[in-house]
Amino acid sequence: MNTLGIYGGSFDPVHNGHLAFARCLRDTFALPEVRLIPTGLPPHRTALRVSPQQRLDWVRLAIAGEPGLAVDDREVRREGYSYTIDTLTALQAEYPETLLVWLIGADSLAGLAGWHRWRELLDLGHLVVAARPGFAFDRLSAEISREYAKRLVTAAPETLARGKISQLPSPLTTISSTELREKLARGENVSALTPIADELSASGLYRTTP
Ligand SMILES: Nc1ncnc2c1ncn2[C@@H]1O[C@H](COP(=O)(O)OP(=O)(O)OP(=O)(O)O)[C@@H](O)[C@H]1O
Ligand SMILES: O=C(O)c1ccc[n+]([C@@H]2O[C@H](COP(=O)([O-])O)[C@@H](O)[C@H]2O)c1
Repeated sequence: MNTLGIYGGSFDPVHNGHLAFARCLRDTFALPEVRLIPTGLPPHRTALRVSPQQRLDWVRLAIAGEPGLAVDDREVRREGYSYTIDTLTALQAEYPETLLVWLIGADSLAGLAGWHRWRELLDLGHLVVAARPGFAFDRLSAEISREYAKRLVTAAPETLARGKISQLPSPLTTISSTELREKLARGENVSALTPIADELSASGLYRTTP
């Protein structure tokens, strides 16, 4: 079975947590490739201050030389909102024989019922969820909780299947882009949080308080 890992995010900016999740997704499911897909126009947030192209360039730089990690610019190029249903549908049409293995954090899972055509999303590929401090799997809304329990399988290459959900066996991390933006706004050194600390500081783009 052909497989492709998909990891969408604002990446505003990319941090070590994102990279750790992408590597963990690749390694846990023996995926030949995990594509990081920066959001163009997010449907669920106010417009991001840093342009889609800039966030994409930083993701590309952050994964340079990493085997099996790649960047995909389709949401950056798309007009209008970056709905995940459109991205997964387009990828499935492009790779009809491939199982899409897509990753979100537990905070995203908690809000999934607000996503465009979210029920269809669950049947498009195998969803993998990374646990996040503050987002407990036993406190999801009833409808998400039902789908989660019904579809849950152990995270392993042999359990991969359309319509299933797994939890990523990654360590909990509190790191967020919000923390990174706040530190950059104060002019603090962020080299412990991201591999692109020098580029972020030099850009001055997060220098004022968001
Ligand atoms: N520390 C983390 N633990 C688990 N999931 C995470 C973590 N950081 C990001 N993610 C997940 O990665 C995806 C992309 O995240 P995003 O680019 O919005 O980063 P973020 O750190 O959540 O940003 P922000 O602080 O701006 O909300 C989301 O599904 C999010 O849940
Ligand atoms: O399709 C939707 O309706 C939708 C709603 C909220 C979030 N998403 C996607 O979820 C991913 C994580 O979002 P975020 O805001 O946590 O970076 C990113 O790829 C978004 O485009 C998608």
